[in-house]
Amino acid sequence: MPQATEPTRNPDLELTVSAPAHGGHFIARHEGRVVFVRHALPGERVRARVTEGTPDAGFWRADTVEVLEASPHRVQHPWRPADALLAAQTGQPPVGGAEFGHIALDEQRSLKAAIFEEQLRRLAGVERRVSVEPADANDDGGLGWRTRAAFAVDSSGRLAMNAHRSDQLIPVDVMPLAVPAINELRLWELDLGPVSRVEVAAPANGSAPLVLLVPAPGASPRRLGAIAERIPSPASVAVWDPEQQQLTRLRGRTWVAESCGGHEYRVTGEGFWQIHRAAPQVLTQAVLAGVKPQPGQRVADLYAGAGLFTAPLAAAVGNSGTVLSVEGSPGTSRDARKNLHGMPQVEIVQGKVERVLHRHHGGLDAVVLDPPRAGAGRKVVEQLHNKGPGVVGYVACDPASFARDLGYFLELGWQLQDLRVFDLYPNTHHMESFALLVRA
Ligand SMILES: C[S@@+](CC[C@H](N)C(=O)[O-])C[C@H]1O[C@@H](n2cnc3c(N)ncnc32)[C@H](O)[C@@H]1O
Repeated sequence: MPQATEPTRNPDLELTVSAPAHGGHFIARHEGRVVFVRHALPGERVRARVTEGTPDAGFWRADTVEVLEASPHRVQHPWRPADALLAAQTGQPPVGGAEFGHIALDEQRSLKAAIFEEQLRRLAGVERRVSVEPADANDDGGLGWRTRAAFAVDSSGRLAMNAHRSDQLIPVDVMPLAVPAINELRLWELDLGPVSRVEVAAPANGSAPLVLLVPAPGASPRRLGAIAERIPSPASVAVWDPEQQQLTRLRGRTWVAESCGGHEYRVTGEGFWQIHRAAPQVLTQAVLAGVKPQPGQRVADLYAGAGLFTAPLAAAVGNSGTVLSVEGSPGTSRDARKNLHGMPQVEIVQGKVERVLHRHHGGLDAVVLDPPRAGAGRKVVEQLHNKGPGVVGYVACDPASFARDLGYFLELGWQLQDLRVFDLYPNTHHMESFALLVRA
């Protein structure tokens, strides 16, 4: 998308905002053209600054800088650097990552439900009412839930985050969406000069956090070591070089110890683990209650990560059953192998799901899949169909790719038996879902 040219002539527009759109925007029109406005609410009249919009573009993007007529659902944003209205006063864009913070939590869930319903209608041809469930009863205003946080470092060595769809870095300190263990590290007090990115994982079970320092070009081991010394114990500290895929321990361990439902998991480096502190439990319970794995069954856990669902599936099918657990990332798959080594009914396979299913001979009784944001795609859906399972439990973090894949299942004669949507990313536009599909 080319950078805005129009804003220099006409920086601000007065817009009447209508429906929510997938991706954290709201729809408005200006002289017939669609404008995707952030930090607004349906029914509001706002002044918005165009952030992307060439004169010949089909649509523009804009950030709200002033509310002229407010929605009753508008609230004070809980995080200053992400508050678009405050940021506009300083001439800065807001940081990304809390783009629904100006919306009352109940209304965030209503909007997410409407967005999910629209994706189902448009991409799967399914008319269905959706309600979005809170992650847990103690939602604490949608704060303090992120057990993972990634930060940039600005040119002065300060902890920072990116503005939405931008290289612009904005210094940050306390991140209210993160669990207290992340903020207690007070990373914003450090001179992070030799570092380009910092990634933090702080398990919900209270075990030691892990801080990953991604070095800036030319960073010396001595300066990286000096940063590690200033990070409070008992956090582990490691250097992660994504180019070389190399993880070097500076202090403590190179992994965190997660737990869920009586199972223990190690997750190394930047390996995948569900972000919301309650997500592992919420999703595992949804998967088990929906798929109902039985002793002796042949089950697959696809896009399995470190084995969050594999372990309880294996416990349910027992020694007379089998679980094929497929994960693409070599590091995370090594974790899965360690995490599940005591369960002989589990076969851990590292590789892309589409290739592993192509090679795999034999049928399946039930499948759980939890693909990344892009979804599974038509080929994987067809491969699964041909394996003969009676049920598929589909965990999804993107309603659009899920709805597209659901359409493929429906074309093959499957039925959507149950659908649950969870608010596992409060104060952002993201959501997580679990769908139970049954063969007709
Ligand atoms: C959303 S995560 C789910 C992990 C796990 N189910 C959990 O809840 O912890 C998706 C996982 O799929 C892996 N992945 C992405 N594309 C893949 C592919 N084509 N084949 C296999 N694994 C893939 C990623 O490395 C990531 O671990």
